[in-house]
Amino acid sequence: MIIQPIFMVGARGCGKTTVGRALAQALGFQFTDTDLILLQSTGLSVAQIVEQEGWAGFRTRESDILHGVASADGRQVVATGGGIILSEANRRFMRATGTVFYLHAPADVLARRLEAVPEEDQRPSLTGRPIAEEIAEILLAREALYQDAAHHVLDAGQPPQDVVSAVLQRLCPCAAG
Ligand SMILES: Nc1ncnc2c1ncn2[C@@H]1O[C@H](COP(=O)(O)OP(=O)(O)OP(=O)(O)O)[C@@H](O)[C@H]1O
Ligand SMILES: O=C(O)C1=C[C@@H](O)[C@@H](O)[C@H](O)C1
Ligand SMILES: [Mg+2]
Repeated sequence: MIIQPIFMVGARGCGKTTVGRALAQALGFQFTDTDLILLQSTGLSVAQIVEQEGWAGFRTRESDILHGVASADGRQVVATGGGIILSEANRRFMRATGTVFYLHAPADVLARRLEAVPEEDQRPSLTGRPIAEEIAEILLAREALYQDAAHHVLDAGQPPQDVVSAVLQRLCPCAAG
């Protein structure tokens, strides 16, 4: 049986990292996070990379990481950065080489999570606007791209363990409890 990587996509705060880590544990897969790999490999936060190289530099780096990690081993869950889907090549690559889950949640839910834990080093402002306004604007601009990348769309407003269960159900409906 061919085992493919699982990609988690969605906006900041939807739970790609939180749910992805729990999902990897449930499946006995390796957990990979493109934002964390970038941080660990460069010693630089997203904010520092953007300051030095602009968003274009950051986007190039995260795309390189995506292609590198995903070709390494199928038994892994890959949490991506929220903007990975901006590249059509990235969307096509994830769809072709793995199973892609879009963790969808409304802007007000995401804003509440991000306002509680802003982590500005890893989530520098994308627009210069306040968090709630920014996330609403970003979702509107990217919704079609998340949908385009995804094989499955899940409700990410539920508790993390319920999102994990929903992923498992989509992967193997026959094993549903
Ligand atoms: N399903 C959930 N229910 C409640 N809180 C959640 C859920 N998923 C994530 N959170 C919380 O929301 C915050 C952001 O989660 P997380 O870092 O996993 O999001 P992300 O999608 O990886 O964001 P980013 O794109 O910035 O990496 C964290 O504080 C996390 O605990
Ligand atoms: O939504 C985005 O564009 C981003 C989300 C984060 O995961 C990081 O990849 C970075 O802060 C950019
Ligand atoms: Mg994350």
